[in-house]
Amino acid sequence: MSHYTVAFAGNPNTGKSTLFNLLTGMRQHTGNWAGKTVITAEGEFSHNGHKYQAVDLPGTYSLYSNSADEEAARDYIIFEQPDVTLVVLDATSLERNLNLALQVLEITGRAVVCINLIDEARRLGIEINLKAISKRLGVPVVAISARNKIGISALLDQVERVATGAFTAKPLHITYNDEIEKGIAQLLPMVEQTIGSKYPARWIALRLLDGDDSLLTSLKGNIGRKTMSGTKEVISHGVTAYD
Ligand SMILES: Nc1nc2c(ncn2[C@@H]2O[C@H](COP(=O)(O)OP(=O)(O)OP(=O)(O)O)[C@@H](O)[C@H]2O)c(=O)[nH]1
Ligand SMILES: [Mg+2]
Repeated sequence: MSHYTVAFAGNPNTGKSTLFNLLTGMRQHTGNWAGKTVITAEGEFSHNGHKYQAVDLPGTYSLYSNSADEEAARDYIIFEQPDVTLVVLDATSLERNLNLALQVLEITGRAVVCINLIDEARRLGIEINLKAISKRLGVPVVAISARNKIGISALLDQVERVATGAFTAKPLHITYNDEIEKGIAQLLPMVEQTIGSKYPARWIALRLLDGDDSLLTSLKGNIGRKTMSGTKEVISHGVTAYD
């Protein structure tokens, strides 16, 4: 029996813990206020003979370094490298929620986008073109209602396709303005040389250009001081070049 890890990422209050509890039979605290999941919870579920370790990450609006929650979610996705990152979105505020999905896709293509609260969207007359969103994002997109247990089996089928490698992702990558792209192009070889090919070098270069010190600290802690010894130089080079 294969064993995969699935991390649940998403904005606060999008139903991550509700879905996590439904799948794992656990009782992570849920409710309609933000910031309940502060400690990452883990549980297990099976689907089609595959076993999954589910990891419920804290709700975050981004994967920058604005809070301990964002750092925890970011570090988990970058360093633990789950087989699948399940990005749980609120169907009634997709525009805001898709922002996090784009950030996850900059880090990994091993992702499934799960549009939750589809019951609420239907009630409000919101129509969602899943095919169009999936084509644009380059990863599977499934609509569910975790609370009403709608769409769960279809969701798990897509998680399986990504976990087993049956689905080849073409994750959407944002092209930034010329100045930023130039900065990334300069930093990228140095970042790759310093941290190797195991980590999302383009995304890391982008964050370093933005002066993300917390990410640098995490890189040092997780990859080791020795490997990271050249990085400060890389950053000062990048920052000096683009100040
Ligand atoms: N209408 C509806 N409500 C839902 C659905 N799924 C979850 N909810 C509700 O949304 C609220 C938030 O759910 P949680 O599971 O706590 O959300 P979360 O994403 O874990 O929140 P954080 O831990 O703060 O990030 C709860 O009141 C849930 O009952 C759904 O499919 N439909
Ligand atoms: Mg939660």
